[in-house]
Amino acid sequence: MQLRFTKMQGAGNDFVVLDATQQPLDLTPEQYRQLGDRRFGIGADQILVVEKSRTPGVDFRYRIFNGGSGDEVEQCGNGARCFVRFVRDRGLTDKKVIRVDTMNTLLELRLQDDGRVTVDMGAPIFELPQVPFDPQGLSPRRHGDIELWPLDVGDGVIDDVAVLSMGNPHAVQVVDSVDHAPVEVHGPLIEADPHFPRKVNAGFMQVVSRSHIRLRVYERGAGETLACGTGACAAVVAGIRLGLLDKRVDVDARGGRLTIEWQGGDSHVLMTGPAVTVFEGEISL
Ligand SMILES: N[C@H](CCC[C@H](N)C(=O)O)C(=O)O
Repeated sequence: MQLRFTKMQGAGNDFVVLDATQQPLDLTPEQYRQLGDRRFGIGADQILVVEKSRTPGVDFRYRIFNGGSGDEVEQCGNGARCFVRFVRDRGLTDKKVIRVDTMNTLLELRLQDDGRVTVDMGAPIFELPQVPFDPQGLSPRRHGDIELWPLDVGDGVIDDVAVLSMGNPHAVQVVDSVDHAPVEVHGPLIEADPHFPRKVNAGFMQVVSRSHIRLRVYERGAGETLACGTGACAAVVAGIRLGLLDKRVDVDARGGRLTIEWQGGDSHVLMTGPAVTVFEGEISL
């Protein structure tokens, strides 16, 4: 099969974007892994499939597949911004405010005049069964108005993580320095921790000031990425609830800057950042 694709990136988190608005795409997890493979395929952290929505009043549906595992997942923040750039640049819509269905939520996306995209990522979810997180055998430590859960990462080391969902699961911890955080070692251990029945994205946050953090994320099904949009949202929400951050925070990931705003409670998290088309091409699958 000949497949046309668009390669995009948002703060270095990179994507293969496929247009399935004219005819459905039915690829296998192995084919998604091949598209994501940086040697045998195109190479991407995630593959985004854009479809027309069947929901009245909603413009599109977009599906997200992790490039490493080929698994379909619930949410992708950086991908949402690239999705807006994609549908606008291909002339699939001329709207500046676009409503899109994902696996488990409805997102409202806004293209700013400066070319950046603001995404309403919905409200964070703290109910443990909805993350999902099974705390069996663990006793949390209360800190601020949040509980931190002690995860055993081997060699007698415990990582205290905040657990929440942005539609997808996140375990966020505060570190002194992201440059020296054991992301490559602790990341995969946290990702596969048995208390997360659907695995988890592992965030490592360094607080620079009350309005500025540095962040590295070891992503579920993709490994460490240069940026993680939902991870940035989860880290800022956790930092605010820990009493460490104000309501508007610049998040410096290794691939670029995202700006996250959250007013607390059940208000929605807003994320603003770049979305860039890198190249277009065709691949034989
Ligand atoms: N690896 C994530 C999906 C992509 C999230 C990330 N790329 C973002 O920008 O939010 C997961 O399995 O939940």
